[in-house]
Amino acid sequence: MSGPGIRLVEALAAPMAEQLHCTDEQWFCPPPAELVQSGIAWPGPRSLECAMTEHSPHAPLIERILDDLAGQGWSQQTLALPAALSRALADECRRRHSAGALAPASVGRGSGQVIDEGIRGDHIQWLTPGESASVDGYLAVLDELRERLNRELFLGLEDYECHFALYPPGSFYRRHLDRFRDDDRRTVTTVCYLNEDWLPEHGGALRIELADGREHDVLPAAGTLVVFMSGDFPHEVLPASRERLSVTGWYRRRGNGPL
Ligand SMILES: O=C(O)CCC(=O)C(=O)O
Ligand SMILES: [Fe+2]
Repeated sequence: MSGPGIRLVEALAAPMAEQLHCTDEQWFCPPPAELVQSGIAWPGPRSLECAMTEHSPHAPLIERILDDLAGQGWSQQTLALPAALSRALADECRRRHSAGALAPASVGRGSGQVIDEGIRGDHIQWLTPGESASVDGYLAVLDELRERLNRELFLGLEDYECHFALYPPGSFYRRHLDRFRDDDRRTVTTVCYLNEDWLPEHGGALRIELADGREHDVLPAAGTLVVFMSGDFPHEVLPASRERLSVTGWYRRRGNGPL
């Protein structure tokens, strides 16, 4: 792996891993405070060990994302969310959809926004803090990642906007870039998938065009998190035979866009 930020990331990551004594691959520490009262189960056999350090329980996952972004501009992490949190988010998304809270997504910006199912067919609802324990748990983790991206890759990310997305069977999102032509604030894209038992034959992959022209397909399986530099990777969502749920979001920095 190579890249401008990589030496810095490695230098910081090694001593941190030693201090944490956390060698498990995935999530194993205390849940974000928002989830504690909600009763959503959280794996935690090493919780005391990790809670006693000043470092985050999510450090190993975040280290891998930082390394990947510094080296290649994108990262795919499977099982990034505990099953219980991913399930709680999926239930929440379906509940909101049944209540009519999700609306057909539009393309374009401001007064140029139109709904065009020939371009994208998903239904979305923007998320705000304080709506539910599962959403707050997710936002807490993503905010921690924002701070680390700023501290170690100097990205200057100011905020995070995200929405639930539900793609009905057969719907898709044609090839696009996530950065608007007249607004370059969107800097890093995140997509977290919420679909249990997803198989390749269900379709619905996120197809990312890599810098060398190769294509990389990501299956939208529950707990998978994809992170990439918004302006650098054209991508598309292929049609699926099943309903496809996700939380899609963008870290934004101050830019030339309208306020
Ligand atoms: O759901 C996905 O895999 C990607 C969605 C996407 O590209 C977008 O909402 O901009
Ligand atoms: Fe996109």
